Amino acid sequence: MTPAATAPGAPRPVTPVGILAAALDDVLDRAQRGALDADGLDRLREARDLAVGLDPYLERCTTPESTGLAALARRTVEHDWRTHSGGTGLEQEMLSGHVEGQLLRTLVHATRARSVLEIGMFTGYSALAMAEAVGDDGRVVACEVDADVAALARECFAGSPAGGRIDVRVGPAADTLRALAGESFDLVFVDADKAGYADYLTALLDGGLLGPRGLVVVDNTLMQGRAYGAGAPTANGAAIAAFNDAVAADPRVEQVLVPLRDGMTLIRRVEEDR
Ligand SMILES: C[S@@+](CC[C@H](N)C(=O)[O-])C[C@H]1O[C@@H](n2cnc3c(N)ncnc32)[C@H](O)[C@@H]1O
Repeated sequence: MTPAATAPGAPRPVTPVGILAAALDDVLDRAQRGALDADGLDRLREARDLAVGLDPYLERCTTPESTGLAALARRTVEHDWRTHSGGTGLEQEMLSGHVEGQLLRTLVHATRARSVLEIGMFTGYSALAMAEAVGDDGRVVACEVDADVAALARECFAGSPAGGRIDVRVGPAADTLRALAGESFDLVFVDADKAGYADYLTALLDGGLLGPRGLVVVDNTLMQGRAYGAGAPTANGAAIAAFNDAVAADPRVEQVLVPLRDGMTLIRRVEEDR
């Protein structure tokens, strides 16, 4: 065991990530002392199993996705992203997917959101997931800068009963948000360029786009661990770290960072409590 884990009063790790961290800490300590024995290898296997098993277990315990969402996900995987739009850096890994999509659906239901705004649509998985939850009288306005990926999403929406509830706006999201002035949304999902997150939140909170008791859901707020200094620094990691700090210091809001997938922060105005 590591010195930290055996110290008197040290909390015992009781979550998968906590146990994983303690096991890796222990194995690293043994390796650095040149004492990586069979017991150390067992702990390494335990760490591997904890990490490898987590996502499949989340998938298995989450309500299955609709046939429309499954078809959209398949289409996204089959698309040749290397040649897409002459190579814009879009890739299949951008798709949020089953578990995150189900969380968004649940949030739409729980907040009874009828008007939803998405900033960063890609092939439309999260837009369609939320559209399926808004009900017949609901709508999703989805912003996307890449015209080709927007066309692909529209094709997918056409094959789904809820696709008609999605209003795709092609262009830089900042322009679309300006054009939407005067409208308000019950739930906003932010999932576009990370350097733009701070301005998007300002437009939502100060520009009136977030309706009364509205909820903002921001994706990738762990940014592959770069947000809290794990791994080599990256521009996106720095942008997300600055965004997270600004949200934490903003007295107008209350927020929670949920460590699902690459991190999702849920933000709401506290002024409305008064
Ligand atoms: C991570 S993907 C979105 C994934 C999508 N929400 C999903 O669940 O599948 C980010 C998308 O934001 C788009 N994007 C990047 N910068 C943008 C901008 N300034 N305005 C609008 N869309 C932007 C990208 O083209 C990309 O399709």
